[in-house]
Amino acid sequence: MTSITDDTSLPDAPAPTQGSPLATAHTQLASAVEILGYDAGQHQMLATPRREIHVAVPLRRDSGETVLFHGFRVQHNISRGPGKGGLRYAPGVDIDEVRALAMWMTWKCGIVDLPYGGAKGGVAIDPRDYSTAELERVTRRYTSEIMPMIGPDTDIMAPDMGTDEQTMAWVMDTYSVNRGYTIPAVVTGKPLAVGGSRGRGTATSAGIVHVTAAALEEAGVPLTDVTVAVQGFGKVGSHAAAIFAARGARVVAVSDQYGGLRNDAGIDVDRLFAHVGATGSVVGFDGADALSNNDLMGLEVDVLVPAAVEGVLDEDSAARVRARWVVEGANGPTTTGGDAVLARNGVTVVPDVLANAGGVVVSYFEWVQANQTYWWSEEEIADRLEQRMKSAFADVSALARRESISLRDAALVIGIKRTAEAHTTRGLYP
Ligand SMILES: NC(=O)C1=CN([C@@H]2O[C@H](COP(=O)(O)OP(=O)(O)OC[C@H]3O[C@@H](n4cnc5c(N)ncnc54)[C@H](OP(=O)(O)O)[C@@H]3O)[C@@H](O)[C@H]2O)C=CC1
Ligand SMILES: O=C(O)CCC(=O)C(=O)O
Repeated sequence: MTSITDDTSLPDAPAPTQGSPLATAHTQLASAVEILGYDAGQHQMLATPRREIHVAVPLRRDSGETVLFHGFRVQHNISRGPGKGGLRYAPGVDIDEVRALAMWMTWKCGIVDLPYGGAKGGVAIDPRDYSTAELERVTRRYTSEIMPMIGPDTDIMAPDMGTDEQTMAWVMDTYSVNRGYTIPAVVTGKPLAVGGSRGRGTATSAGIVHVTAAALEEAGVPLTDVTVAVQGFGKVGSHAAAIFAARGARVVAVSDQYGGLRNDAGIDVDRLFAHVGATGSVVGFDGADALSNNDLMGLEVDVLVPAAVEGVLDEDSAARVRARWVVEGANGPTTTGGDAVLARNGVTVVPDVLANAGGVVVSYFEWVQANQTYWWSEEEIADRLEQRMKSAFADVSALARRESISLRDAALVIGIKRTAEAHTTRGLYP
């Protein structure tokens, strides 16, 4: 098989590791920059994060022992508005991963036309190994250390892998206590009790289902006729599975990091939620057969939704995909090589920066509501989300058809062009 390499040839930047999320993000950017005809200076400006912070996060454990974690926050771009993006707790977090995730946030916010740039944060910690009290202390210390970078007008956090609405409540409280008054708009994805928005918890997943339905509609296939496999049963994957099932699709496989499940007649997702609530994993659910994560990728389904970690669809695993549509719930699940294989095999990929943008769309609604201190109904949020996702999908799809490019290139061209236009309009290229 031909080996596809990542473009890491930017002047003046150390080359990211081949196949890493940052290498993938740089290659994607290079492809869109070529389509847009931008020069090397513009390319470099788009590739380079505006600000980064690396902090040490000490934790006194419940046992009395002290341990130290590394934390990061990257503002990739702030030309269209404040930096916006999640906070990740995972053992493998490093600065390059956060740089990639921050860059994808910039394009994502551009694609759904939000008045934000892109940012992301992370702490290299496995949250499963720590008590709630320990995670609260880590979160408060991390927040204190990055205080100079964040704020409701500068950089607004939200949950990502390994964090949740409780994490956001701790960030908001730490920030507010330091400022001396309550500032709900410094984070989104927080609990309703402290100014969260209705619908944020399921927004990413609802957005995934909206764009899947739109992609299927273009092919004349009703959502009720398809089978779906979802990798990852966390905040995004679990609700995506539930919403697919509620809208009449047949969810035949799901997985988490411990393993997967398959039931060709359709998994009872509500009952699975109860099982995961009780055991912490999908494994052992009595309503389906066991399946490995690897095998899930190669299942004969209509729609495959990777909703866990980056890089799961590389050249080898992509070659085994038998789905007709891959809808990227996770950020960066497909490597450059994997993308080429999927394209060659006629698989339509709805890219992450479009497919999972529902989360940041409702985060934006939450921020607007917090700034106005006026709260919208569940229906208003659901309608506005659906409208924005459908409209973004229609724009991306129309461009892809017009220019005979992939949905990923089309989405990136739209997001990158909006960002570059902000640069030129603000006078950076006089
Ligand atoms: N939360 C959000 O609003 C948004 C999230 N995303 C992206 O979606 C993805 C998932 O995020 P989110 O659901 O929030 O994260 P969570 O931490 O809530 O869930 C992650 C899920 O992935 C599973 N997982 C972890 N590692 C593996 C692995 N190697 N193989 C299979 N499954 C694995 C976890 O399993 P286990 O439960 O066993 O730990 C868990 O089910 C990430 O890429 C994130 O960046 C994108 C947009 C918005
Ligand atoms: O809701 C947000 O602000 C960002 C969510 C996120 O981290 C993402 O879209 O990857």
